[in-house]
Amino acid sequence: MTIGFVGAGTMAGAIVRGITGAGVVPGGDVLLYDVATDAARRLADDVGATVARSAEEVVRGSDVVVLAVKPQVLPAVLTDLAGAVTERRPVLVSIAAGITLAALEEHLGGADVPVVRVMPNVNAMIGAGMAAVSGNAAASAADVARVVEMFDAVGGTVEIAEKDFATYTAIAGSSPAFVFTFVDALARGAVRGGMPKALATRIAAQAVLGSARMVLERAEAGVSPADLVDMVCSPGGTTIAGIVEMEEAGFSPAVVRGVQAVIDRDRELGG
Ligand SMILES: NC(=O)C1=CN([C@@H]2O[C@H](COP(=O)(O)OP(=O)(O)OC[C@H]3O[C@@H](n4cnc5c(N)ncnc54)[C@H](O)[C@@H]3O)[C@@H](O)[C@H]2O)C=CC1
Ligand SMILES: O=C(O)[C@@H]1CCC=N1
Repeated sequence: MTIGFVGAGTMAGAIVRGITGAGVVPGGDVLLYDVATDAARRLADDVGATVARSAEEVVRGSDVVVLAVKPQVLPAVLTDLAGAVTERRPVLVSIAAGITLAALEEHLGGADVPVVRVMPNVNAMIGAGMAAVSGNAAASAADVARVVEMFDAVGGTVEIAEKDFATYTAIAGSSPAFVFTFVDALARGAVRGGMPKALATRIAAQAVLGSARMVLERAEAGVSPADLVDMVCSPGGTTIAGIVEMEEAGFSPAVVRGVQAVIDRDRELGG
């Protein structure tokens, strides 16, 4: 199986390194194209992949083609590739925020080809990603399974209904940036308390990592995140003082509003 990438930026790099590292395909079976030829060359050199001269060459030489360009340029890229896609019929994978399966099919001129929409996240870079997948009517169960295998190699996958993609993007595609912001804010609080930033960041990140594991592991016993908050808040203690202050500053509503802003922007990008 040859896997091609159109766009060799941040996400393509994370996925290519993950799938070649996990042995889903050897580097020699990866074909890359990017308008920024240096970006494609650097990534190809890292994993032993081949640089194609055009996006069309990627399509013509690949069984699976991952479209890893920004949503704003994807329509034009797809329109240019429609002819080659119709002839070669690879499994097309789009990781672009907002662009629906119906829009992808439309940009391909209504070609009846397998298309799988995926929303990965940046944590794929260290093999700890979380990706949602949803296939169009032309994508067989085997096509979707192939794509799931690729993204499982860089973390986990979940198959969801396409109508939930915008929401998924908020809580798993974009949310790493929210969590990084939270960790940085914790560390800044510690700096204010007199601790060096680098040490504070490491401590805060470890606490967030452990807390995420607590949520996942305790959920199996029916324990909710709110129950866990109560476990930490001693009556009259330190934590409840911090929680009250954060909630008065609008912490939970701010997060809910942030999630809604991602959902709205995702729908805008989809036109
Ligand atoms: N960065 C992230 O955390 C996530 C990004 N995504 C999606 O992944 C896609 C790619 O995002 P990033 O990798 O972050 O962007 P990026 O900017 O790092 O990479 C995009 C690459 O596409 C190349 N490119 C632009 N026009 C091109 C064309 N016509 N043909 C070939 N290559 C072209 C650029 O030179 C660049 O290297 C986006 O659609 C985004 O919505 C999805 C989930 C997470
Ligand atoms: O910010 C974005 O649009 C992309 C999609 C999810 C994460 N990054």
